[in-house]
Amino acid sequence: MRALLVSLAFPNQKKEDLRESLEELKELVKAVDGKVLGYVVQKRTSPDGRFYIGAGKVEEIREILEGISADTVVFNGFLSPSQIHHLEGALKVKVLDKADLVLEIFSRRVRSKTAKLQVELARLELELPRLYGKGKELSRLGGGVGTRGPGEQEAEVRKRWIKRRIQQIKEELEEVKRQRKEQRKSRERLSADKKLIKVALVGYTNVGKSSLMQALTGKETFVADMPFATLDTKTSGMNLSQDIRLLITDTVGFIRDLPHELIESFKATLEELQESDILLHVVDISDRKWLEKVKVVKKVLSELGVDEKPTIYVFNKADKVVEKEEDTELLTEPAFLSEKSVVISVKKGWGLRKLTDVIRQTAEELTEVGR
Ligand SMILES: Nc1nc2c(ncn2[C@@H]2O[C@H](COP(=O)(O)OP(=O)(O)OP(=O)(O)O)[C@@H](O)[C@H]2O)c(=O)[nH]1
Ligand SMILES: [Mg+2]
Repeated sequence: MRALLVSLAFPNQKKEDLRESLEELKELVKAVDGKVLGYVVQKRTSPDGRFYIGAGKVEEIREILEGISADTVVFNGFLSPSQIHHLEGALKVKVLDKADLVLEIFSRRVRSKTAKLQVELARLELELPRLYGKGKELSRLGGGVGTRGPGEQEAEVRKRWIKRRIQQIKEELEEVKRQRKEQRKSRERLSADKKLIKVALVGYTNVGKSSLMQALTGKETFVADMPFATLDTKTSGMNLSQDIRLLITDTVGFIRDLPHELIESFKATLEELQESDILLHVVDISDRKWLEKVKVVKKVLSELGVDEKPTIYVFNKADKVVEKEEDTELLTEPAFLSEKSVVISVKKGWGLRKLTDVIRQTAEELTEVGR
């Protein structure tokens, strides 16, 4: 894929934010082995209904595309089915938006059957509305007035198939949900002598959630410097004290404007969040934009209805901002976070003891309240 990136710049948007979001988009393109050939930015107060960008800009992009022989245009946002339809018609190359990219990454990475089903579901739900209106042009060329041409028929068959498949997947996912519930129950029965506390790791993508999970439980997990390394939730146990056992769950990392279809389809994966007692919100403290990312994560958590859970903020990657463990004390936690927080470095092993102390304290508070 040789891609040209296209973004709108809104009047109230800071230059810095635009640059960051384009960088993020570039990372997503790279994650599907694409090459970014350049950027086009248009200042607008709101997206155009027909083309997302202005009609004049479409023409300009068409010329650029010819010059650089790009085969794909990636839009820094979420387009409506009809905008994609009009853009592909005008530009004569593949048009992708952020939802397409994220789903493509997801479908390349997922391993478990459940996650595969969820990704397939999200893709089909994205494709279905895009099929409306498709094939009409083809039909107009072939058939006469009132008859259905071959293109339209094809789209109709595909639509029907998708609807059936969506139904099928939903049923399979329901079954998975039921099985998971059973598994959770039997896990709880197994350790009846201990109080079980469920801890979920949440946070922006690439902040070090899986690394922390590995450090805490000693179990190998997939860690990588790329967006969405983790797509399947994993749970492992860890004894916190004589009578408290932790069940730690690693989750999918978030990005800004996660498409809603995706949140929907990943709800089964994120169900563990709903069931958890404590959230560890992992933050990359070396990232200049960490605060903004914290806000993005909080927004998704509130959409999932879990933002009221006891939360411990874990500021990771301290080794990238200070040289010695003692210096982490200089990193005073932001006052706005009334909740608990700990500065750590999984890489250097800093602060892990303190973190388990804070988790223990929080767990004890919970079990006392529950008593
Ligand atoms: N310097 C430094 N790097 C770290 C630290 N913790 C994790 N990393 C690196 O950060 C990258 C991302 O780590 P992961 O554990 O995969 O992050 P994640 O949050 O699980 O990411 P996703 O699953 O993609 O959401 C990897 O390259 C890690 O080696 C740390 O304390 N210091
Ligand atoms: Mg991970």
